[in-house]
Amino acid sequence: METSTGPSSGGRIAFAEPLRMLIGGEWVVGGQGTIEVLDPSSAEPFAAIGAASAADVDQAVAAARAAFEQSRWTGLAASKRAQILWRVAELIDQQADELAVLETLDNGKPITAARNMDLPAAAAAFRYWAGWCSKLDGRSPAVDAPGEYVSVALREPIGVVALIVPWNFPLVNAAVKVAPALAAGCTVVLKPAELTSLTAIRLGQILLDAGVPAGVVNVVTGHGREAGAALAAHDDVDKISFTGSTAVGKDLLVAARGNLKRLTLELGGKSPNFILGDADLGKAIAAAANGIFRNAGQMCAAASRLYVARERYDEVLTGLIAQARSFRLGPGIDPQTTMGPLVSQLQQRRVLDFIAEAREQGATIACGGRAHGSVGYFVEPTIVADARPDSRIVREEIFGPVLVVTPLDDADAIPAIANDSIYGLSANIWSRDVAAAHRVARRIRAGTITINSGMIVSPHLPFGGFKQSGWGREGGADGIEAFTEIKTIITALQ
Ligand SMILES: NC(=O)C1=CN([C@@H]2O[C@H](COP(=O)(O)OP(=O)(O)OC[C@H]3O[C@@H](n4cnc5c(N)ncnc54)[C@H](OP(=O)(O)O)[C@@H]3O)[C@@H](O)[C@H]2O)C=CC1
Ligand SMILES: CCCCCC/C=C/C(=O)O
Repeated sequence: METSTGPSSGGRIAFAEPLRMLIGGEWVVGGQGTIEVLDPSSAEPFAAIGAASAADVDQAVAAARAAFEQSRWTGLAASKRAQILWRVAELIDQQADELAVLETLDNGKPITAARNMDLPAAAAAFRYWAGWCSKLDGRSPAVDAPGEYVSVALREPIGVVALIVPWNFPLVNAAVKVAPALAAGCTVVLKPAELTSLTAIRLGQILLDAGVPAGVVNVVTGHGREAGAALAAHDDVDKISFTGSTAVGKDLLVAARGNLKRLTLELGGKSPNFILGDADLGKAIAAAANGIFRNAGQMCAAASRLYVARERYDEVLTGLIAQARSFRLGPGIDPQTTMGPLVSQLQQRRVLDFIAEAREQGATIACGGRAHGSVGYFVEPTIVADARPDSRIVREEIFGPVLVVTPLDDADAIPAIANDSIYGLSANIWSRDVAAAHRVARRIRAGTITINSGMIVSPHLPFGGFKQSGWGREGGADGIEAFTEIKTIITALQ
């Protein structure tokens, strides 16, 4: 496999040639040339990937279709498939050091985060869904004619699925889609983000090594607007599972129309975090900082709007500024780094533009607010106060280390404030009155709400959005059922 020329030593990497994509069990070059891969901490190229053409996408879908129709995967016993998925997790664990280096160089995130959070999370996804291979039961619903019929509602794999993933948690986002798709018996074409394809390519090799038959998982790399769009519109794809921007999510509705393919969409957010007057401030402040500054804020469920009971506002703001200033910015590959660069110059520009606009509109930049250093795509951890409620910085997803803090005068207004958004992905509430917080949570239109905890994302739990944060859920039973169809068979007993 092409990545065998991977990390050499000291976190440095030298790839001898562009990395290939996986189609039908073969490593092939893309028909659209290659794309340079930059280290976002230095803007230096360190690898190249193939760019798939529409013809490559056709081949990948054909390979997945052939594998599906020939039952190359579902023909294996459920216990065997479970064993293979468990083996994938073991191989991820065994290769975790090298995978973490790839993820860090590709995405920019701190190596400690890649090694201690992303890698274990990716392995955990395969372990969790390994157990589901043998547990996708159907039902035997009663027909309204006693004794005359027996009916079974079988749960079958949906078929060929396109998994399109973003650059913020490249391997984790691939794992939380590939693992349930395989556990459900589907075959797969995985399209990673062009900025961060390296761990998805390596995952392709791990899947083969673990025993996933050729053609069951295909990995096509390349440009979203070409390879991604061709895959999304392909008439032989039965379902798209997508994580990314709400704008592209809306494009996929159109792409899916031709053959009415099923869609799961994990999209953007502008998640509110409420710290009430009786909250444990130590915990709440630490979690608020983590909720927006982890992964440099490039998280769909980033807690980017913070509302603090007015009587605790100054104390919380002071604590948050201290937390923001404690981050050590630098190349992710340095183990001392606690915040890496943003993924690209475009993302850095987008984030700095939000801050500049807020400043022009009279908001106070309580800390940060600038690019960091002259090399790479760093943005300082930033806290914005006094922002206008109708300003873009309060209403739109930023996807960077930028927190907007607002005093809260009336706890009864929490549901209205939380729901005053096109998004509905997540929310957090901090209060010692857990019963009241629970009642408030019931009135917030969001997919995940935590009380006295930062955000928890786990393969065990349903995760997804209300409103323009998406369609459907990943995780738990809901996540795997999204890769299945129900088939009812009725047999007359006379
Ligand atoms: N909810 C989330 O987790 C994420 C949200 N975002 C939001 O999106 C903003 C922009 O980021 P961006 O990288 O542009 O996110 P996109 O939504 O463009 O990218 C997500 C994935 O979709 C692919 N893609 C892009 N266009 C198409 C298309 N027409 N058809 C099929 N696939 C496509 C991308 O490929 P390629 O990368 O090759 O273009 C990538 O694999 C961020 O600032 C953030 O607000 C971004 C990432 C994750
Ligand atoms: C099984 C749970 C789905 C996890 C999705 C995690 C993605 C987070 C993000 O993109 O920010």
